[in-house]
Amino acid sequence: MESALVSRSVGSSFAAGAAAPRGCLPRPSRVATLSRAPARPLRAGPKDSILEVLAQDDMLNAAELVQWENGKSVNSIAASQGIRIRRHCRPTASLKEIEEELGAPHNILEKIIWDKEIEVAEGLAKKPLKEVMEAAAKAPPSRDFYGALEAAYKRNGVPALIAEVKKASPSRGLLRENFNPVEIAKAYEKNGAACLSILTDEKYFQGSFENLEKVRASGVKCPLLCKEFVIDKWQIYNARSKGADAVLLIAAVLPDLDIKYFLRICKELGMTALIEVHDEREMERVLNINGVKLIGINNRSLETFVVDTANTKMLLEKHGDSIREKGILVVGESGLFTPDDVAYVQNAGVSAVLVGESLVKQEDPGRAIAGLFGKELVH
Ligand SMILES: O=P(O)(O)OC[C@@H](O)[C@@H](O)c1c[nH]c2ccccc12
Repeated sequence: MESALVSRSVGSSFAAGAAAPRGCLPRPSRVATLSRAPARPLRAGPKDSILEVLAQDDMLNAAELVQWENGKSVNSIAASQGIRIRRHCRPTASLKEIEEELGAPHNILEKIIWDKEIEVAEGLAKKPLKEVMEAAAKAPPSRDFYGALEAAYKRNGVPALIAEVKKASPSRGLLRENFNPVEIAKAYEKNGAACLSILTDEKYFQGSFENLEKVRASGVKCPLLCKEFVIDKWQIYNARSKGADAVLLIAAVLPDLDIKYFLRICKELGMTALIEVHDEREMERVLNINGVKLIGINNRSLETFVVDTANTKMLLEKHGDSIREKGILVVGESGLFTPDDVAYVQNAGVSAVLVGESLVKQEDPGRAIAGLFGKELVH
């Protein structure tokens, strides 16, 4: 049986306040109570049973239980899948206390995730899961992100464009002084973008959920990707409630069971999950997960910031056959600046591209699209 890692998601396990013991194991006292009296009888059948259980809205306690029974720390389970990013699982501890236990973060991605753990716990404290779930249920229906990419690729004969509304990034700093997210979004749509990606991380990318809401309310019709560092299901419901049609799930951060669980939640919400990989191991893991329809190959390492478009080619040379067999659509992500770059990743086998910097840095980000593709895109 696989280990349920979902409970390491801070909001779910440790929101009550007390610090979790080392290695992200659930608190023993809490689990002892649970094992005597689970919140609800586990109704799932033997096959896929953990996922069945987790999919029940109030079964977070069961996830804690599963992890406890497994007896492993979530970080050791993640490491066994080749994941280098560790979690601190101590949303109420100070950074100093966290660093005393784990040392300094190993890289920028780990730092972002450590901050995100605290941010999500705070969000959850302000707006409980039940509330974001209700808000998500009331949101206008989601749009078909995957379908929009597929149709645009067929229509234009070049990879469908996911154009990113991106103000800044840790690797490039401020990309655009005069940043109006709605104006940029409208210009992208007018010039043939199939979908839009809206950065919502504030601390590192100067994005916001307000930007997502504003774009959604502006009359833009393109499906919207919420570009976030998702570590907890709360964030997915929250994204849906603010108008997102798709979320990003980063394989360098999320163990398999989290990806499976989050995929299921996306399905229930009618959302597309874009699963991002950067290396061979992540690609192999993701290809072994049922229900994956959209894989993004990031040419930029989120750990070192090194960008290399040959990464897309290399991974597709190795895995293109099984990707095609499974009918998975691939998005080439990051570092694309010229028609040659786009042709290169198209020849490697991508059907869509995700582009931020090279569009957003130009005076007119809409006009920049024709420059990037070497031709006008049509809707
Ligand atoms: O600005 P670029 O190099 O065109 O990249 C866009 C997009 O791929 C990048 O923003 C991105 C890809 N995956 C991410 C994960 C988190 C934050 C950002 C990203």
